Amino acid sequence: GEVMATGIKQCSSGRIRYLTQSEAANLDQELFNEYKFSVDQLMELAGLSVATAVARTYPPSTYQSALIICGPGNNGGDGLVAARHMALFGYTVAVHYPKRTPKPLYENLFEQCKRFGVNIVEKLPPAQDLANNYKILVDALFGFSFKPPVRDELKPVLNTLIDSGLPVCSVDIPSGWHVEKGPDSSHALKPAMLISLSAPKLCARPEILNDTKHFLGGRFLPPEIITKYNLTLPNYPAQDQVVQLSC
Ligand SMILES: NC(=O)C1=CN([C@@H]2O[C@H](COP(=O)(O)OP(=O)(O)OC[C@H]3O[C@@H](n4cnc5c(N)ncnc54)[C@H](O)[C@@H]3O)[C@@H](O)[C@H]2O)[C@H](O)CC1
Ligand SMILES: [K+]
Repeated sequence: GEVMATGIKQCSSGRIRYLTQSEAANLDQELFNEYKFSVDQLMELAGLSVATAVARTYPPSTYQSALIICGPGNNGGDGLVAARHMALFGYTVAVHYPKRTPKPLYENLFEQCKRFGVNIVEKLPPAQDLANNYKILVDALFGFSFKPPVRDELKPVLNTLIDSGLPVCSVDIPSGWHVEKGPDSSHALKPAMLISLSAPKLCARPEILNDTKHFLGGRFLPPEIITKYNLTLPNYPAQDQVVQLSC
């Protein structure tokens, strides 16, 4: 790893183990079933990590206005949590949440967003107009359960993310990517930043990410999981919620 002279920014890039799609799903289930976490608990930490990594790289002083695009599953839930924390961090936050799964967890997170002053965008403007209103996008559309190709109903939303020209911060998986193989076509999302949660998945290998900034967040793995899955994770500095993997 590399430690910059200032000591403020630490960057790890040692040998990392990348999870397959089924390993990511199994690990997730073990946290709930064996380790007795609730989804709400892990989602809060995941979303806080996302907001932290975004603010570190794209601070609200420069990137005042943020749009978070939330999908129907837990990746979208992470986005709703991140939206609330970004509002607390001083961003002007908007959320586009086109496919609202009727579960109390998501309904409550969505209500909390509204109470924290997050603007709800019902109709997404055309991609080329987004830069008039926003400086930064957060992609919380699909996570590790996604299987390409994207179905028609959310295709326009994904295309808007791809075509906006704004820097996109992807939560856990760049939306539309195969979880193990990465981009599946030439018209794929190219995020400026990726925040892997708990452990990076195979699509986050450096040879696929290239110059995309890469953070790890979701600092909640119990030691026995790290051993069982042979995880080689970078050390989080001090009390931080995130660690940067590539600079
Ligand atoms: N252990 C952890 O690290 C934790 C991670 N978290 C986050 O949870 C997501 C995974 O969430 P999950 O609910 O399993 O699935 P997704 O959000 O990835 O998506 C499911 C959602 O998407 C739909 N879908 C799937 N494929 C397609 C397609 N081709 N076209 C259209 N729609 C599709 C599907 O129907 C579902 O509705 C992980 O990545 C993290 O972000 C947890 O927050 C905490 C623990
Ligand atoms: K995503």
